[in-house]
This record gives sequence, C-alpha cells and structure tokens, in this order.
Amino acid sequence: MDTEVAPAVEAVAADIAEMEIRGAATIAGAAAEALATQARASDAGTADQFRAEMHAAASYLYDTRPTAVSLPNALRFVFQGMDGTTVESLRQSAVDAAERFQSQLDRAQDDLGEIGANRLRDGDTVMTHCHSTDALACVEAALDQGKDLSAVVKETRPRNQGHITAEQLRQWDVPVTLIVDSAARRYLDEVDHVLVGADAVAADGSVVNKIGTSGLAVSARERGVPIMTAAQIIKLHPGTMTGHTVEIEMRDEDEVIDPSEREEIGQITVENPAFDVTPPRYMDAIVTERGQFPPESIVTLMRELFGETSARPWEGPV
Ligand SMILES: O=C(COP(=O)(O)O)[C@H](O)[C@H](O)COP(=O)(O)O
Repeated sequence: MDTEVAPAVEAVAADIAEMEIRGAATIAGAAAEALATQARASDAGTADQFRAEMHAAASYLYDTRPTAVSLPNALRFVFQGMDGTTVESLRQSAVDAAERFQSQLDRAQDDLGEIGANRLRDGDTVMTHCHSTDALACVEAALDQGKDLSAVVKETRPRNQGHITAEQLRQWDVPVTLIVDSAARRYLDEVDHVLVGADAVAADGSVVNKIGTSGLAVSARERGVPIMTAAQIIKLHPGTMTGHTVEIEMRDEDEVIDPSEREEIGQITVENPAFDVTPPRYMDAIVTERGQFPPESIVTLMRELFGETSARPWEGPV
C-alpha cells in the first residue's frame, strides 16, 4: 500500500520542526491545513489507501514537536470530521474539517481575547514572555476597548521570541520596554500583570509554556503581581486526565551557544529545554474562550470536552 506523504506536507513539517512555523496555535492551524493539503493531493484509488495516506501524514506532522498539544488536538479534529466510504467523500470531509478548525481557532482566539481583556485596566503595564498569539489577543481586545497599555517584554532566550512580541505591540502603538530574561524580577515592581500563553495545560492546572515561565510565575507571586495564562481549549491536554505527562522538548544545543565558542570553553554539557511546567498554585487564572478558570478547576472543563481519547489522534476511537 502506498502511504507516501505529500511533499507539501513534508515541507510544513520541516517548517514546524525548524520553528519557521511556531507557537502552539499557529502550529495547530498549519497542521490542520497540511492534512487538507494531503487530502487534496491524494490520488488514492481506495478509501483504505486514502485513510492510510492521511494517517501517514498525521504521523509525520505529529513527530515534529512534542510539547504543544494543540498539534495532536488539531489532527484529532480533522480525523473526527473525516467521514465517508469513498475517496471523494473522505477527501471533502477532511478538507471541510480543516477549514472549520481554522475558523474555530480564529473565533476562539477573539473570544478568549475579550475575556482576558477584562482583567486588564486602563493604564496597566503587562509583562510578557515569549510570543503568544493567545496572550496578545487579550492585549488587542483591551486596546480595542480603549484602554491604554504599556508592556515590559522579556527577550526570551535562546530564540528571542520576545522580539516578535515587541514588534507586534509596537504595530499597535503600545510602548515597549525590552529586557533580558534575568531582569524580569527587577521589573516586576513596575508591572500590573504578567501575561503568558501555553503549549499545554494539564488536568491538574499545570501550565506548560516557554522555558522561564515557571520562574517568572514564582517571582510574580512573590511580588504580588497577578499572572494569567491565555490558552484556547485546544491547549488542554486530554492525555493528562489519564496520568500521562507532557513531554518537554529538548532542542539543539547550538541554540544556546555557538559551537566555536563552546569549543573555546572546553568540555561542558549544554542543555536546551524549550518549555517548563508552572504548578497551578503559581498561576492566578487560565483564560479560555469558554471563560476564565482558576487553574485547579480547569479539569471540569476538560471532563466536559474530552470523552474517549487516545495518545495518537489517528489511532483508536476518534
Ligand atoms: O511557548 C510558546 C511558543 O514556543 P515556541 O516559540 O517554541 O513555539 C507560546 O507561549 C505558546 O506556544 C503559546 O502560543 P500561542 O498563544 O500563539 O498558541
């Protein structure tokens, strides 16, 4: 059976792995669209062959980055919508599902933004970490409500996603102060809110987000600065309801230190975890499109949303 993955899908997977496409929501949208691309490109002769190709494409995309659960959740959404007994009906339903996914993604982010914006007051300064479109949706909605905001933006080593956040905020005319990550605690006295996104939210309310989030949250708590996570429900990790843990991606050591510089230093170990876990007690609120939750009660929403799940979205009942 031919289970070739379409070259365009391989290209999207490579872009996700190399972080040309990055951030949990954006990855999810790209993955769903890639499945639609696979569906359109397929010249499968039978429904079984079509399904096998879709599974191969999903598996290929799934293996790109392990932490953002929005990726398997996006694949699951498309597989749940894929229905039929002929290649044409399967193709059309998969393409329709991918389109539905993208429009739900956009709407969810807008709705979430409205809710998160209610936590921000006119004149507030927010501190950001990394680049989260969900977090920025809250800022955008607050600006739309006529509130004036300013921002302290952590650069977010080693990939400096803070620069993307700074650029977006400047496009919205928000005054930005860019700081190195290690200056965060010093600047907490000058901010009213810490606002972060999530790659995954676990059933116990733990927030998995860009490395440095947990330290920031502990410092924010110590300084009495409220910290919220903006996370659409596609960031909720179904596997954590049945005891699975969230895999933390370890990225290339060269992102941390240039190989030639490393050689000059001598024999050292370098590690580059991309994400960390913030325990629920250090997070004030998780803002979703379905409302704002204290982290410990996010499990009620998860129970409502997830029935039978499988670790890999294209296996088992979908
Ligand atoms: O940690 C990151 C991005 O990490 P990376 O740059 O390694 O992908 C973001 O905070 C979340 O993915 C949420 O983003 P969004 O709100 O856009 O889904």
